[in-house]
Amino acid sequence: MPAPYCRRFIVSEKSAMETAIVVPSSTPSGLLAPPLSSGILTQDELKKIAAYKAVEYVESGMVLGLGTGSTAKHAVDRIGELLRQGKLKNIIGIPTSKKTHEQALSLGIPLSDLDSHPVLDLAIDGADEVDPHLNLVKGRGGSLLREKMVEGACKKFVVIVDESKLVKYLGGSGLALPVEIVPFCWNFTAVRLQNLFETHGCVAKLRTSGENGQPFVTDNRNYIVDLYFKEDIGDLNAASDEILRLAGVVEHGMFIGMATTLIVAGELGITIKNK
Ligand SMILES: O=C(CO)[C@H](O)[C@H](O)COP(=O)(O)O
Repeated sequence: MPAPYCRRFIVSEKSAMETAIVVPSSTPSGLLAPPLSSGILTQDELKKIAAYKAVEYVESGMVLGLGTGSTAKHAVDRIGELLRQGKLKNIIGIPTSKKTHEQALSLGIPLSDLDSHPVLDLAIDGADEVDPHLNLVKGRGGSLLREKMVEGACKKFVVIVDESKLVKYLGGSGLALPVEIVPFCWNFTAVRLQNLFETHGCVAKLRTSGENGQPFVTDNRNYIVDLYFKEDIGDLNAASDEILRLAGVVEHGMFIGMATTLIVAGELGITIKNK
């Protein structure tokens, strides 16, 4: 039996215009995280709630895109658990990073790749920012290229976040828009990226890792330049085109029009928004 929560958890489903509210008497089934004594959930507990809700969309026989990051990790754990319990069968997972590949392997989830499965039924992944139109910024974990390839090949893409990820416009949290670039003359590409958005007060910074400031290297052996904006990026498709037109750029972290469902876990409950 899941541990009872100290208060009722609200699930509200929203599509374009209407809002339906369901009020269950407990958290999503199987969620074992106990409430804090204050009744306030941690960010990680909210991530887990969103992830478990998303896994309710998974059916036996599906080919699944497995996301990357601390929120997606809960979803992958849950899929592994349901497979082990025999509640899900014949799942094939397509991981979006080496880290998720290792996690899924350790859980015994059968894995494949886009070459063998070019069309996926469903992907579940987190995001760094989500705007009201379900456009996303992804890639703070550095896996944006594989995530975009896998999630772009899915019939359904369910995004799972805690409410801190919601923004009015992309870039609105003050966090970076990641761009994966080739290592060759990375500074040249970083300067060109910054110049593209000069009028938006853009600052481009090479992402580093560890104490010695070495460049962060992606699973594809590329670098990441993080773009910080002082002002709204504006037309996302135009910005995307301009970034992708630069020869040293591999991919950027704006996921425009890709998400089909958003699951947000917040202090007041779960909100589900469909496109
Ligand atoms: O895009 C990603 C990794 O490249 C992640 O989905 C994103 O950074 C969200 O991470 P978390 O769930 O840990 O908050």
